[in-house]
Amino acid sequence: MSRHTTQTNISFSRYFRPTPIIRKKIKNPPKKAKIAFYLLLYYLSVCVTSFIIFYSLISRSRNTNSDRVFEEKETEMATMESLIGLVNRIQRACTVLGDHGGDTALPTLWEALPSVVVVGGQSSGKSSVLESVVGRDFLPRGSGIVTRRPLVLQLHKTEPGKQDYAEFLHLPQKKFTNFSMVRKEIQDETDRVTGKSKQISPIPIHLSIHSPNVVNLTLIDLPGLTKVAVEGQPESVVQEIETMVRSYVEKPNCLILAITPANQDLATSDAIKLSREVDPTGERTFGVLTKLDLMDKGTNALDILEGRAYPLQRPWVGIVNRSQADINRNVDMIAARRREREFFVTSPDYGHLAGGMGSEYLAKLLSRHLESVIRTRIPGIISLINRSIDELEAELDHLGRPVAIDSGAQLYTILELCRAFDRVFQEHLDGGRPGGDRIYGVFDSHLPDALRKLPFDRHLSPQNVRKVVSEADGYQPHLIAPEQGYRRLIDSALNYFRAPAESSVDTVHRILKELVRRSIGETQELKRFPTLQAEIAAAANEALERFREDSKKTTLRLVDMESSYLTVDFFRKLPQEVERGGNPTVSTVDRYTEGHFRRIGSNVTLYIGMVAETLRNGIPKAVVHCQVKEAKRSLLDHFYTQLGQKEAKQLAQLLDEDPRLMERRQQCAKRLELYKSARDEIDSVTWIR
Ligand SMILES: Nc1nc2c(ncn2[C@@H]2O[C@H](COP(=O)(O)OP(=O)(O)OP(=O)(O)O)[C@@H](O)[C@H]2O)c(=O)[nH]1
Repeated sequence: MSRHTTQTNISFSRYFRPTPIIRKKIKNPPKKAKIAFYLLLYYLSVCVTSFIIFYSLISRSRNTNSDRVFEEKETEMATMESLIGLVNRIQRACTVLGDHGGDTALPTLWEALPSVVVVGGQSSGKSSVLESVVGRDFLPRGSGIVTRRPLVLQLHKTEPGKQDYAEFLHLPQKKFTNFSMVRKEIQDETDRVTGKSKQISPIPIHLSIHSPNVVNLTLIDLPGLTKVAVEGQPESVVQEIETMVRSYVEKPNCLILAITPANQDLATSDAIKLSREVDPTGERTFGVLTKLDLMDKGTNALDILEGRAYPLQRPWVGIVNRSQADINRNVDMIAARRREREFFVTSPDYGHLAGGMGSEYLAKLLSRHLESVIRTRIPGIISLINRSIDELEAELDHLGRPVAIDSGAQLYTILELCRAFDRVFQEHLDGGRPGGDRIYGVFDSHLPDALRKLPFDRHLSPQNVRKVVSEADGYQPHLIAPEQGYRRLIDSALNYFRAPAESSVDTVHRILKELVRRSIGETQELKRFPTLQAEIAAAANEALERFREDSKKTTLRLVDMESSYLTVDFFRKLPQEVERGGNPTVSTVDRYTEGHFRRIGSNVTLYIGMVAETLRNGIPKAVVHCQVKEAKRSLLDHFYTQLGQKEAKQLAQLLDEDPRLMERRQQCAKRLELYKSARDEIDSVTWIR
């Protein structure tokens, strides 16, 4: 250290030789210079510190920015995964809970979910495209219609180095790492639903493939469009396939992957024909041209791929899959992808398009586009979910809760239902619901009309009075007043009141029966229990019958009471014929004339009129007391006593529901579960908010 200092001093002194004055000043510097020196030192140290602080601030902010960019990228990735993953999860829930679309009786979520559907004629290369997108050999192959159920293929990208595996929704515990077993399972699961009869079914098979070599994407493989049925299939299958494919591609949320082989005339492509119909602007259609390697020498597909022959809004993608010979030679998919890349890069025709060709590019393109479609559709899906939840909950409320299993709860439910019915019935009688007023109509018009129409004119005509009085007199005509004649006339006249009395009772009975019928129909809670409805109706009608009997007895008793004891005062007040005539001889002669009998007839008429007035007031009282009030008070009392004696099995029978209703409740509950789980799924993806 000291050696180094010495050296420096030597070299320094070699170039810088201070004069003696300076040397002296250095040894003894003046005070001003000392201050200036310290100021300079201070200034320098401030500069250095500021620079260090400034630099550290800048570098920190740079780090923050790059962190943010990194985080944004991560969020974007996560968002993309969550978006497609979200739709994947909702799709799976749809299948588990039976929503395959196409059911008009229930709201459907399946139809609202964005998806990519692979459409093409038979042997156009659909399966090959799917396999190259996945990078795995896993789809059933064979002649005729191999794909007979929709295959919902959900691709999940995993960390590099992780092993590929597949999972079926119908076999949740099983991980398939051997992809030839996946192929077998697709075949077996297809047969499980369709039988071996080569029928088709719209119920999808869900397959998830997890691999580092895929992009997040959901593809739906459908049966190939065909013009002829294969052996063992009904002719209708051709139409059925078209209907099924159409039901998918018609959805405005569906991206169509229209596959056409390049060695076929584009004008005859089933995929293009169908997609042009359902998507005339070409907004949702991705044209894919397979078998480019099989085109005749000297021809190429540039017109199509460059969008001149059949322009679509999305660029056409050319694909080269494995040939049948490659498949037979077991050429693996990774090698096939590499060969496909080489095909385009080295092709004199397509080299300039190589960046936008091939199955890997197609997968990325679809994934990106699907993600953006999902992003725009999510708000609509959320409002559909909320609306459907409200609708389904309202319907379930209307249908009622499922019936309890234990007999105590069942008895309680039955009593509740009876009370609900009783409430409606009472409302009919007390007002609030129409019907009760018709009972008043019986008292106000039916009964008075019937009383007025009674044939007293005929019965109390002078001829009849003479006949009755003479018969009553017998061989000894009455001397002063025909007491027996009066009694007989009154008795027989009172008999006429029985019919209107009975008719009032019967009419009110009919009205009450009708009200029972209507109340049962109007009791919402009872709607689902036809057996209980019938039992309540029978019990109520039986009670009404009892009340009718009682009411009839009471009203007829009122009539009988009138016969039992006549109002003597009435007759006392009548002017005495004897007194009126003054002359007994004249009056005796008069007693057997027409006028005499007319007078008797009119006296009886007056008496009967008085009785009619009494009954007009009395009959309604009896009817209301015996029928209406009883119906209000104790219509189901007898039924309640019977209920208490019923066995558990009989109670359960009373709560037998209409099977259609039970099924509907089950369907609604399942669909509600689906919508709620979809809502939870969406809620769990926090970026949506
Ligand atoms: N050379 C060549 N052959 C292809 C290409 N694409 C498909 N093939 C062959 O065409 C045949 C039919 O292909 P698939 O992928 O089974 O067609 P598909 O549309 O799924 O057929 P179906 O399921 O029967 O409707 C197979 O033998 C494939 O190897 C291609 O780009 N080039």
